[in-house]
Amino acid sequence: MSLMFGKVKTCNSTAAPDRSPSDCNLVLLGVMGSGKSALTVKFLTKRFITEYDPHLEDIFSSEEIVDQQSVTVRVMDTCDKEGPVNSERYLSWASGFLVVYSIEKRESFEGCQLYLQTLALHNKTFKPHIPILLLGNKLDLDRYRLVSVCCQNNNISAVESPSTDIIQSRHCPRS
Ligand SMILES: Nc1nc2c(ncn2[C@@H]2O[C@H](COP(=O)(O)OP(=O)(O)OP(=O)(O)O)[C@@H](O)[C@H]2O)c(=O)[nH]1
Repeated sequence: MSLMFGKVKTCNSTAAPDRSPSDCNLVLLGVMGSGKSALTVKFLTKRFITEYDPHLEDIFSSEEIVDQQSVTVRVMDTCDKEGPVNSERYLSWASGFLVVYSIEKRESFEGCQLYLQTLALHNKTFKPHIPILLLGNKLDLDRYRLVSVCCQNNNISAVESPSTDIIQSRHCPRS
């Protein structure tokens, strides 16, 4: 994703330093068009902006204050054309995963299943505590909704949000 606005620090995963306790590496996954880049831009700029190239994969870094501590948050905005291929590039790097779908596209939700299976297998095999959040995006398009609220499975936390607005998340309890 190349940005045409704002000041954003980028880095790549191979050059990223080892994680310290104050680092958080987030990976956004999901089918094309689910809104990963828009969410990344909203996180970085606190605004919904459409002027970016959504077809480039990159890592963006931002200093955030969490629980009164400074945290370096790195966000990898992936761009997989064919589901979770070459997942090695982010599996060992991540400290958390956001699997994104669009609530008005059923195939976008169905496309999450392969990612969730890949992550579940990885967590089971290597790192059982890496959090996974299933995120239903484009909540502003609720009137066109094709995926039910809390249409979720396993022990995945789920939340819904529009990229277009300040977060108005609808939290779903763990199933
Ligand atoms: N209405 C609405 N549109 C959104 C929202 N989030 C993203 N979009 C639009 O959905 C389209 C796809 O968004 P992207 O952020 O490019 O999706 P992506 O998942 O990064 O797509 P790829 O980079 O191709 O994998 C764009 O036209 C965005 O402007 C949202 O919350 N509401």
